[in-house]
Amino acid sequence: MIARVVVDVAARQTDRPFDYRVPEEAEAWIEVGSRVAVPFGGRTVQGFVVGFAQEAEVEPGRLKPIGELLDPTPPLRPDLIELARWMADTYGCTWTAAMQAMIPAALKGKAERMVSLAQNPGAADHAEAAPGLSDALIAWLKRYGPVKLTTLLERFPDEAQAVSGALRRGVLAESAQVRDRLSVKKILTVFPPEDRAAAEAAAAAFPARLTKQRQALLHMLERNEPVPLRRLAEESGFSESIFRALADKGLLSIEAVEEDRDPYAGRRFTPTRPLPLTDAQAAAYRRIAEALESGKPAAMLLQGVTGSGKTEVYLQAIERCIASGRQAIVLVPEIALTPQMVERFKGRFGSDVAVMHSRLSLGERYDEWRKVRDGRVRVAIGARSAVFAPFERIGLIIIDEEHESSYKQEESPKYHARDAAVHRAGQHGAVVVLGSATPSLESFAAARLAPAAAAAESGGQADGPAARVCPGAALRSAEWLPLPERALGLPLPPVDIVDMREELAAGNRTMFSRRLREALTQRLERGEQTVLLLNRRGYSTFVMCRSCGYTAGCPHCEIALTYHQRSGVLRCHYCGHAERQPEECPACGSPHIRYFGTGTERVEEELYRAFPGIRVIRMDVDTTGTKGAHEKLLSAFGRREADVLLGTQMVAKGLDFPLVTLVGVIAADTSLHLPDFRAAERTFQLITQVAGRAGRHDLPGEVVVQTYSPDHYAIRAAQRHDYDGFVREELRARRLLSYPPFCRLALATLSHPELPKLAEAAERFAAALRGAAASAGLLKPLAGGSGAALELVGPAASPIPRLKDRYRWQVMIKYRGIVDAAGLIRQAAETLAGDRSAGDVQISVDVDPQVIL
Ligand SMILES: Nc1ncnc2c1ncn2[C@@H]1O[C@H](COP(=O)(O)OP(=O)(O)OP(=O)(O)O)[C@@H](O)[C@H]1O
Ligand SMILES: [Zn+2]
Ligand SMILES: [Zn+2]
Repeated sequence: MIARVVVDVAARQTDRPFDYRVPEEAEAWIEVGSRVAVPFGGRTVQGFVVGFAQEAEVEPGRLKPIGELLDPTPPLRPDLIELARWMADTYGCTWTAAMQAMIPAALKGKAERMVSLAQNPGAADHAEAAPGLSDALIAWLKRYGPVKLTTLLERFPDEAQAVSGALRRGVLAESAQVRDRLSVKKILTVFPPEDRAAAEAAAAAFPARLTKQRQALLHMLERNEPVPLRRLAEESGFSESIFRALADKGLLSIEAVEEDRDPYAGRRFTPTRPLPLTDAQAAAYRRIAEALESGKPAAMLLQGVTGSGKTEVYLQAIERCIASGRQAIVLVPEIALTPQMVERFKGRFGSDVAVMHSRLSLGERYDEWRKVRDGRVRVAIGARSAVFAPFERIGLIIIDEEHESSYKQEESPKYHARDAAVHRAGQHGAVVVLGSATPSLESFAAARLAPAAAAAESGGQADGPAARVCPGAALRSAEWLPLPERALGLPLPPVDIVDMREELAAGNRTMFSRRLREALTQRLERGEQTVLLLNRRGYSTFVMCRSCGYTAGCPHCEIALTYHQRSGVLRCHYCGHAERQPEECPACGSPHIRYFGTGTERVEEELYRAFPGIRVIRMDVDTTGTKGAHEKLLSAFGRREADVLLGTQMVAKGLDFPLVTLVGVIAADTSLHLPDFRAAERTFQLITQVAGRAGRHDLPGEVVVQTYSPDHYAIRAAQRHDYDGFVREELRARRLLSYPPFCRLALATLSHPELPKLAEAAERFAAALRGAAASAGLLKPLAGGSGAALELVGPAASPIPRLKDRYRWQVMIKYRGIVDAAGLIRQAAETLAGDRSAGDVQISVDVDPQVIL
């Protein structure tokens, strides 16, 4: 049998299956999705079996055998192998990178170089054959070999040269082992006797000097279930050795058992029962249930205002799905994956839920993943990568807050979880439910414009503007399920817009408007709570000289350094460079060098100054860095230990606290003026989301939004809770400028340490790209007409023109219809690579970029 294996080597040239012989004894074990260690180019590397073949592509003599099967159960499944192939084709990453993204970090095996004494050193003994090696080293290897090369050199640092010489001459032998970063945790567990009657008889017959053993055995007979040895010793008061002695006599058995590290162990989740649905919820639920019933793939957009009870619809849909014998995946943005959120799912489905997110330890993540793979749970909830949960029969994939840009992974593989979910649903005949109060324009277009376009087309009007929508890599159209009202019948809170220019004109120089100050004072008097959002997107707290205008920038990146008040350090958020805050201006020597901007730390300080005695919980990257910090802060706020929850984006999502009656937005427009075509969309979404935190229960809420752009349509629409109005304006602008959802984007970024070389390479790259597009007959203006079309923008300097000492230029492709954008970019990159003078140019691809930097 011949297996086709994709090896984990990060190079495009090797990103294809290679043939290996499957040893006969392994035939029954190796499947598509198995992880194996194979010899490759003189090394041992890890790889995945992607298929089998009857005949090898190489001559039988050169066919090497698979070295080792790394797991008893394949970590990947055939559908995931195919999904990875689709990701590679769609997003321009390697197949192996896509597969690696699907398995837990704990399984990312690393090949370790191992050294031992050669069996046949070519001389009577090793010392003679390798004069440089010390006797101590040889003795050590005799005793412990094979050992890791690194360990050997740590122990005998002076013999590095001699070791490498001995390896070359074959006196020492080298091998490789793929080692996982983590193994299953095993725990010694005591099992009750198999023959109970015999054990009871034995206990009765114990001689008097063995009273302890007798009592310990009786204890275990009473327990009559497997118990971890350590716990048994603690609870019974008998030492572990007593139980071991009983095991030696064959009265009990002690075995090492795989243990799950359950991050939620010991926590109680209050069980909840399904609520009677409102009419709108029931209608949405019915459509999802029907689609589940049909067993055909479907996508649905559940557009429900904040507090409309989307979660209850998810819960009941999941219940329906698992009742039919299938499994469900719930994706939630990382920062919204709070204990509150987990509790809602655990409360309904208990231990049938696996939770997968990055705040868990490596081991915890691995154990949760194994629960899914082994079929011990039927629901998986997690951030972006939970879309790869290795379930066998998926019925439902829910994407909550589907508009969140964090569903797009920013590093390779640069996939969008929404499109990966739609593709996976296609494989399984599953239903994808996209939920949001403020759907992305792409999903809106799929639900509201694409069906109209299809209708127009079948009516012979293929040229209408709607015919040009192009929602995403896999999402083409979706059914629209609206929830227009809050579930508990409460009104959405009134939103007050405060023009900060008028505040200044009236002599108020603080960061709190009179309106917000007054509202906050009221909450303090009434003992109610407030959420304050500092919109920090696009905002930096930077250091500037008031005398000469010097700003502190990163020496490696063309970007301002961010000031961290507590530590007095300036830091680059792109490359990690850090330096101390200057005492005087490095350019002119003036002492008037200050930091600018409104960081959360400064808002916190001003709050203490303006409202003496106020209790504030601050939630931002600095206070939530450690494990569990996020959870602690939120539960403290839930216990009313603070009056104000102040934070960045993190406070906008999913929180549901009954005493929150005021929401304030400190600087609504910092995100409006970013050089990003989604700036208005992001601002509208953020304000709407955070406004939705107010007055969700018995007490009515209100919202105060401070801005310098009170007339901007995104702010105006957010004030009226008017998603449709916002979208109408926004679509007009997107259509005019040809941006998604009226086309798709692919971004190629080129970088090089020297600017002139880069500029030249970028020009040649763009020309190659244009040539490739023209010969495919695609180079056509997007405006007017329909069908496949493509335009190039650039080359031009990237918004961050230098990063980590490399200059950066970009070429943007705008296209619609059936276009293999990643393939065109690869083709152009190959043309450039064939040209020697291109040297050290690096090219990266981002298809459907969310952030253009
Ligand atoms: N059918 C129902 N009957 C009674 N209460 C309900 C019902 N559905 C939801 N609720 C309650 O309404 C509140 C809001 O629901 P939920 O948090 O699910 O809304 P949401 O749409 O997810 O909101 P957001 O987008 O703001 O996070 C919750 O307290 C929930 O328990
Ligand atoms: Zn200066
Ligand atoms: Zn930097």
